[in-house]
Amino acid sequence: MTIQGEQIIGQAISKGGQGTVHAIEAATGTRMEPAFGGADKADLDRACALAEAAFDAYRETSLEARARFLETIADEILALGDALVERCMAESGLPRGRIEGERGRTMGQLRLFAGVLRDGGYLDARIDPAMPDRQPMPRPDLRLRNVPLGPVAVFGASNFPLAFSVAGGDTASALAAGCPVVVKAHSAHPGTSELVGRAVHAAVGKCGMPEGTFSLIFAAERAIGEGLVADPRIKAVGFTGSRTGGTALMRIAANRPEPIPVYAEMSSINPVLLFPGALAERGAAIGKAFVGSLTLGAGQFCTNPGLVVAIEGEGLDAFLKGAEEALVAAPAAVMLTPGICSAYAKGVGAVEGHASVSVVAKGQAGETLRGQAALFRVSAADFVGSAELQEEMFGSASIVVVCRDAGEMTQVVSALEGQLTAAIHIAQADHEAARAVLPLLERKAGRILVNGFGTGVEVAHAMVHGGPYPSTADGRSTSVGSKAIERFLRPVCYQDLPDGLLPDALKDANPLGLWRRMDGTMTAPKA
Ligand SMILES: NC(=O)C1=CN([C@@H]2O[C@H](COP(=O)(O)OP(=O)(O)OC[C@H]3O[C@@H](n4cnc5c(N)ncnc54)[C@H](OP(=O)(O)O)[C@@H]3O)[C@@H](O)[C@H]2O)C=CC1
Ligand SMILES: O=C(O)CCC(=O)C(=O)O
Repeated sequence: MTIQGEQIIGQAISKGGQGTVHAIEAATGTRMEPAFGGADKADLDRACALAEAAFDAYRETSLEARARFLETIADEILALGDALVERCMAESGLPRGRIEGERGRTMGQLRLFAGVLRDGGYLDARIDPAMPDRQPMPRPDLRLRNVPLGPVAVFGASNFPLAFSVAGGDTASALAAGCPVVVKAHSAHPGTSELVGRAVHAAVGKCGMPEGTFSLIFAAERAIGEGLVADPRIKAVGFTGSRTGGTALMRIAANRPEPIPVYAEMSSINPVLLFPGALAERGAAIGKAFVGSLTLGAGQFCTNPGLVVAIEGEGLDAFLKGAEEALVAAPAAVMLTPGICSAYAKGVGAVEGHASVSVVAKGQAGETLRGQAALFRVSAADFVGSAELQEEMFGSASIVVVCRDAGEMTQVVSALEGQLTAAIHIAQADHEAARAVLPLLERKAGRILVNGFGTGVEVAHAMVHGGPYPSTADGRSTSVGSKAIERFLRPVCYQDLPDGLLPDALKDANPLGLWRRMDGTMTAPKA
């Protein structure tokens, strides 16, 4: 399949006429062909109108039909073959192994949601049967199920050109919920976006889904993405990117006559707390493993360990030595875009120039468009007094905050903003101290992990990839794992509806064979 620079609006594939978007080869900074036509207001209007028109038919497709649709998207992505892998590598600068792994994860996410649909538990079917004789008042018959919100706008992430992009987690969970999707492609990987968009388009056709179930537009100007969020037919937004971008979209959504939820995943520095027992046992080894996580993917993960908090002493010295030895050998790595590379250099420069900060070690310097890894240290008192040291340096850079005692560690964690992850490194001797800090970590982070690092998010049922603001716009949700579907649902209660008017999920005969909460008790379907 060749890349034509074309957008997909329902069934129609055409070149947008409002400006152009070009991919930049990440490793060289060279402009890549072809030019992608930017959508104009009429294109945006048509994509939203089609999504709205498709909504009622799409959400009424059976669970099995939608599951097969998601699986067909996965198959179509795989069928793109090496052309997808090579274009994605060129646009992102990420190596083949990573891109192939990410493609597998993307297909796995789609298949996970197919399973969620076949299970049907996400509908949360509940039935409180009528109690006509209840005193002093009879109880009506009450039944609840979740319904989809409506058309969803998705802004893919630059750092996950497959798993968090056109057919990534936001799209998969929205489509599973029964929401048509309009994707605004990320300008960093338009060719990858078109290829994956064509795969989804093919699946829509093969599975007989309504036109408007999926559209993909390129935007040469911000007004198009802003207009997408403002469009009254859009009912929710999924976004992964910068805090500036995410909060701009949140403001637009909040100022609409009908405000809508924006599920934006933004900045996080993912504190790693090193406890004394663990440091005494294996400080150097933790330092080495930490650098492995810090430099993974040129540090371009929202789960990157951007902050280490520990008490001074020999154990911390061993950690720092282990980290230094690993870091100085770390090669400079190609970054996703020239803009991300220069933002990283600027962020590192600002931290390095901070009066109270000193350099622990730096990775190898590289050519232009490559990020150089860096590790800094600062005292707890200076860190707590400097809001700018908490800002995400999106790349392989981190700060070690040196504390005098456990009280200072707690002060540092208390001063942090909301985070996607918090990691603790402990030995048996640290369990009591760890227990004491867990309630604080629960207030700060969406995922707490022990003796590991947050990079490498498992796509699973119990995963939370979310967290209090500003790590995400809404800490009640996750963008990874099966619970991600809940972002695009809302409950509806049906009171005293005759059986014939009820949705299948709530009919007395239980034709979908669902587990349902009957009068408060989870009840298996009759065999
Ligand atoms: N924590 C995290 O998960 C991540 C953080 N980042 C941070 O973001 C920085 C920039 O990376 P990037 O991926 O480009 O993130 P951005 O937030 O700049 O862009 C993400 C997407 O949102 C769009 N967008 C951004 N702002 C607006 C706006 N005001 N109106 C309409 N659309 C908008 C972009 O459009 P367009 O394509 O036109 O630019 C793009 O499609 C990085 O240096 C890093 O600091 C990046 C990725 C992940
Ligand atoms: O590692 C992951 O799977 C998620 C990371 C992420 O969301 C990000 O880096 O933007």
